[in-house]
Amino acid sequence: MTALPPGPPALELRDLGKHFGGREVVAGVSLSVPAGELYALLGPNGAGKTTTLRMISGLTRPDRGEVLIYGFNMQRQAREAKQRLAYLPDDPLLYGKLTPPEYLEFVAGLWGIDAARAAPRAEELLHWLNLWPHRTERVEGFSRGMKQKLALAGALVHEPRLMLLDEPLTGLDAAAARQVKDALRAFVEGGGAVVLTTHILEVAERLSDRIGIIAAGRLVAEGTPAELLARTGTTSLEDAFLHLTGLEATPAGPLQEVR
Ligand SMILES: Nc1ncnc2c1ncn2[C@@H]1O[C@H](COP(=O)(O)OP(=O)(O)OP(=O)(O)O)[C@@H](O)[C@H]1O
Repeated sequence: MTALPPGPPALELRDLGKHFGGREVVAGVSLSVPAGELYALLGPNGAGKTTTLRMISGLTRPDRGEVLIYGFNMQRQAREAKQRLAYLPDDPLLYGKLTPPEYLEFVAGLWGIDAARAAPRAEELLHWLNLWPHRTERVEGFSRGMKQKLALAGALVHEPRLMLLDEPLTGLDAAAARQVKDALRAFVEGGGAVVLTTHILEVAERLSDRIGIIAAGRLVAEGTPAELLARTGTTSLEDAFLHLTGLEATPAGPLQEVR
């Protein structure tokens, strides 16, 4: 039997670049994420992670390079590309006066999904993220974790195949973080792909299949957590990260002098 040819990657970036005010904040990033993979983008503050996610999602126009979503070009085939992706910013916009089903049905309407399909989809997502018991409550009374889960449900309403998430676990307690992590793993195990940014190295190490390290707008290293350790000769991802981003602490810094 002949094996089927593999489909295009979920995400492909080719030499993506962006300037702000004459400063290059993303400086030629190329990478490829296949379907079924969870890829974490790690980098220090201001490295260009959010700008990269915004360019992938079509919210920020790149100065150069290309974004391909399952083979569809974000600039030339924006409709096909956007249909396959979901972007969850670090501070998603929710409507406080709505209940969770109302919010999800509103989002479904934006995607042109009719009410007969939207209602069962909303119910399925709310059960999956354990928000169904809160279905009659207004979103304005929700905790941060509940809001984050609802935003995740909203991002999944139109059944995307690539999810982009900016710091999805920041500020969540252990139980909510676990639910979001389980939901993301289930999404990739179902054949979708996830690209997320995080500052929590332990999350990147445990959750992701591969990690890309970005510093000053460049992808300086990429690989599985084990590959990054082997490459840097370090024993923890924190040491590998500090080594690869050039942020290794100097032994006698000013903090030591103050003590
Ligand atoms: N709209 C904008 N106008 C001008 N400069 C911007 C704009 N957006 C981002 N920048 C700058 O681009 C650089 C990269 O920002 P970006 O938000 O992509 O970094 P990041 O890696 O996501 O950082 P963090 O981890 O702190 O969220 C920063 O110096 C930021 O100030």
